[in-house]
Amino acid sequence: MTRHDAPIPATLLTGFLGAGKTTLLKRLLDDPQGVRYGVLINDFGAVNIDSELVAESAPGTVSLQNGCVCCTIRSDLVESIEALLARDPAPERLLIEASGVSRPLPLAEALEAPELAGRVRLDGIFCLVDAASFGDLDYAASELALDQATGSDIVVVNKADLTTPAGLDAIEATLRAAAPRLRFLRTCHGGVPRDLLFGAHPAESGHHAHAGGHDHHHHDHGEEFEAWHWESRAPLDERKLRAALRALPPGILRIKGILRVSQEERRAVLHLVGKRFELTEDGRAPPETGVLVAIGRRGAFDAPALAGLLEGCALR
Ligand SMILES: Nc1nc2c(ncn2[C@@H]2O[C@H](COP(=O)(O)OP(=O)(O)OP(=O)(O)O)[C@@H](O)[C@H]2O)c(=O)[nH]1
Repeated sequence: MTRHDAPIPATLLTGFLGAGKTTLLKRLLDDPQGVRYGVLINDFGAVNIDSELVAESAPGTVSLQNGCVCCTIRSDLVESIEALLARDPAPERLLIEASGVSRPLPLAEALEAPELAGRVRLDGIFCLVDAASFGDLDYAASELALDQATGSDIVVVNKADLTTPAGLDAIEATLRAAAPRLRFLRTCHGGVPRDLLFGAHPAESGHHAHAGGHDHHHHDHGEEFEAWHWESRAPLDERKLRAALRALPPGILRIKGILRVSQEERRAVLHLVGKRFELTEDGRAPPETGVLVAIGRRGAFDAPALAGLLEGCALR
């Protein structure tokens, strides 16, 4: 592996039994749009029904059964991921569906196992919540569902068709009381926009630099979300940037960027999913113009505030 081989992004889908994880996964796999996915599914129980369903869409899906990845079969998880990575051609993106009873954080930790270092990057943890039954869970189940949601980066409140807007508000309020920084989106049948799951790629955003300054654009991104583009020729102060990213307003769900940081002008790649972000230097030459694309909920996306935050990080 060369230094420039970027780790493969892995998206973790969690959420309580029946919340819609497999539905979301199948949606992606039935229309892969040219992406080579590596899929790993953990069913709790002797027969891996989910993976059978998904295998119709993605032959070669790896399944882990008879246990829950978060506690008993962590080394199996690591081994299964290694097997996926060893494929030729290698997958471009990993999708991991946790069992409905998995807790997300031990799973996320398993992805940080030394065997996988530099090869896999946890891109985001999405937790699906069943809007129709969330209120009916008993104490133990709701404790687990709450843990799954608060341990995720973005909560997908699914089955929105089965409840009222007030019901959806109530679920979000309950979860927000447990974790104030949570980001939410509402879906039916796991219809999470791909840009939100995987991020809009700055290089594909189609805008060009304006000499010497900052430049932002708004453009349509469906009814519910909007994407926003920002460019900067000035290098950014990494410490300030990290602080700014920790203070983002909750309407911002996704950011991807290729930026210039520090006086020495290094290239840093930014991935942000809800409250998780990663700013990594990859040793490549810094871009002439740093670019960043953010996606947020329409109405809750304060572009001037975000521009202000970012511009406050400029070194000159
Ligand atoms: N009405 C409605 N039904 C949905 C929606 N999303 C999923 N379902 C149905 O809910 C059931 C469970 O969905 P799955 O995708 O299998 O849920 P899961 O999270 O993978 O479930 P486990 O594997 O048991 O953890 C299926 O019958 C889906 O068709 C939705 O938005 N609205």
